[in-house]
Amino acid sequence: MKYLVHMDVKLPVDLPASEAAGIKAKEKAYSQELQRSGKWPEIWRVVGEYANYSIFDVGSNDELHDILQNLPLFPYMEISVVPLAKHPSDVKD
Ligand SMILES: O=C(O)CC1=CCC(=O)O1
Repeated sequence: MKYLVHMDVKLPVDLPASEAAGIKAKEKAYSQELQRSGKWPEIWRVVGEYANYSIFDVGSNDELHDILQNLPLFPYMEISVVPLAKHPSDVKD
């Protein structure tokens, strides 16, 4: 099952820089592990924003929810999820 996910990061202005750097480093490692596993095949920066659009390819709504809830930046993000279905005009198998 594929999902288009929008993540908008809103770090508190008073979060100490060292704490923010630690959270971002954990986020990167967690994200890259999932990318390598194939569950997070695409991540794109939104130009001019601290936000991304990502494609997830996972087995269920619950699995996606678990992945998103475990993002180190989860407490500081607004997330929206669009479930995707195959388009009838898609030429790929
Ligand atoms: O920087 C972002 O868009 C938030 C984020 C998600 C995965 C990652 O590595 O950073």
